[in-house]
Amino acid sequence: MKAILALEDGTIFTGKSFGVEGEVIGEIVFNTGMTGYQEVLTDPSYCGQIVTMTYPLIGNYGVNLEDIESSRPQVKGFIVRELCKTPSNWRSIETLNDYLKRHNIIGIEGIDTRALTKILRSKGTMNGIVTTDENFDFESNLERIKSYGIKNPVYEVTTKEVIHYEGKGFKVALVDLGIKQNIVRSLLNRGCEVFVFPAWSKAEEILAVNPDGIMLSNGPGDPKDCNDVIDTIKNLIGKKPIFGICLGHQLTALANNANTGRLKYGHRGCNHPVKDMEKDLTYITSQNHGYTILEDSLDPEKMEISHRNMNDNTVEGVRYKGVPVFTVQFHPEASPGPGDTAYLFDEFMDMMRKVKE
Ligand SMILES: NC(=O)CC[C@H](N)C(=O)O
Repeated sequence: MKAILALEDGTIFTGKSFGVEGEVIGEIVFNTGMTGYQEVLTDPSYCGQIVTMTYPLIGNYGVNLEDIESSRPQVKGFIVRELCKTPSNWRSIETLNDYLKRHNIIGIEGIDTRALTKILRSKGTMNGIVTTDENFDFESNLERIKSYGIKNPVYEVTTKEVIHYEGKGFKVALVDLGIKQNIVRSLLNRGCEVFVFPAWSKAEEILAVNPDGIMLSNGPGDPKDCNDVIDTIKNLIGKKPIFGICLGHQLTALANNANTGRLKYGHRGCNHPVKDMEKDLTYITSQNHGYTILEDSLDPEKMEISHRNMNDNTVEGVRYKGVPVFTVQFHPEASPGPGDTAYLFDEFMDMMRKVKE
């Protein structure tokens, strides 16, 4: 069946429907990973977004039970150049098409995703619609497409209750702002006991389990929408070691009176070079973010830049002075992408050890 992708600037692409039929409006973003579509689909940070993959063939290793980052696809829609209908992989249990159908997600294939990406890169991220409506009329839908926005999606994707994982090592309270499961796995692999808290948990509730350290996860949306979590972080700083990832990194900065802003077209992919300023080494990182901390808003008395993006020089990591707190904009838990920066989980373990001694 025919499907249409229309961008708010009036660009119209025609392709073929896969997944379910229907209509979806969202922010159109591109991911440059050559593999990892399952992790991308299930990363809650994509809540409210329609994702296009720049790699031309998607679905070739099917869908397996191991590579998911949450229980269901979180994207609003999925755009590909060519959908593979005959996957080949020993772990695959179904095709990407069947998986998206089962989860009620709209897909469109046959799109020149590189042309689409060039538009997003030159004009910036924008809203769009994917529809199988044969009588679709752009002009009469434009207002709806333009005005689409999602307010505080963190509360949609966070756990509704505390989840406990046994472990004999450090006790970590993990605030779920839209968590990728590999953050939990990365802690469990290091022997930690983990309590996953809903995003609305108050500092007292989190501190009540007497954690050795606190992690603030990744998550969707504009960090400035998360005032409650920012207040919670203010009440946690200085009390326990803190490690923040992506949205957790941005919110920690906002809790310290720094500012965040929107990137023109975001960083989403598996090959973003990031320099660890202290080690003087550049690592290849996995990224998925549309906002960033604004460098000139950082108070040098309170914080220093620990990591920088080598493509556009943006802030990718912050260390706080006088308190055991550090945060990064990229994904040390990878999934998808390289595990080169997993050492940050070990640094978090060292930080908890030092504070405990
Ligand atoms: N992966 C994330 O945590 C993303 C953080 C935030 N939603 C952004 O787009 O910048």
